[in-house]
Amino acid sequence: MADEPWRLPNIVQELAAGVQEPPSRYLQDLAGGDQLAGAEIPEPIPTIDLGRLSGSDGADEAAKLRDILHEYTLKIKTVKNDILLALAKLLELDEDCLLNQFSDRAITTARFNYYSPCPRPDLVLGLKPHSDLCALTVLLTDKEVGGLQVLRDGTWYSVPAVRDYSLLINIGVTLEIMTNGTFRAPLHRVVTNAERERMSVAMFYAVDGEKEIEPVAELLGLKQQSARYRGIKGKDLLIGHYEHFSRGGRVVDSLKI
Ligand SMILES: O=C(O)CCC(=O)C(=O)O
Ligand SMILES: [Fe+2]
Repeated sequence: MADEPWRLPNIVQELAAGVQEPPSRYLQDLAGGDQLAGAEIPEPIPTIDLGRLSGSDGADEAAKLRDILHEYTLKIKTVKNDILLALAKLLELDEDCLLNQFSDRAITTARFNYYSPCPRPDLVLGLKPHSDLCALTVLLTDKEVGGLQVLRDGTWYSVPAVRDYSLLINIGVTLEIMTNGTFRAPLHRVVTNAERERMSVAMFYAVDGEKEIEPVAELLGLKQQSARYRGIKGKDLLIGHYEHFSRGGRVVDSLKI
């Protein structure tokens, strides 16, 4: 596994090994920042800024990571676009109706998830139940270790690990609202594994924070449906998401009419 190019560079693992508190020189200054979740989290969570590895041996690794991530982002964007086109077609809407909801200020976020082995998977979750906030998530799953589970009709179903890297597409809350509930954002969680570490890379495709997220007018007109969700700005949905997440709920339920 160690020769896989997308694994975390050793420098980061060394930084983390045996450290109770990350050294302050690697931490992002959150004061005055727009970390919306901050108020809802009992203790601030340190955010490590990989850019601050510059000047150390990690500079090369940080540059490599940036280049790989850039290339990956360009490729995955075409997957995201194709899926949005296909979903619009399924809804019998103009093909670019969903794609057009993303302006050039739309926000794409990459999240690298690392789940270390846990001696008590019966007590500890890797990620607690949530629905993704964005419109679409493209998840590069670990090819050997499963852990992702999806809730359906009260039962958690495990998503098996698939040999070779595979992409898993998840509908997010934003798309649930835009499609007036035709596509639902599933609740999912990650369970831990006693022996094996696990990694995943999630690309979250969200809209511009200033955009009003609401059921698309074309859909309401065509199907003569009434809106099942209140409209909400992207940035307010983000605040609501973390408020509900910390209490174990789903923001989308609070928007249902
Ligand atoms: O690691 C996974 O399989 C899922 C990650 C996830 O749900 C998330 O990052 O929102
Ligand atoms: Fe998720």
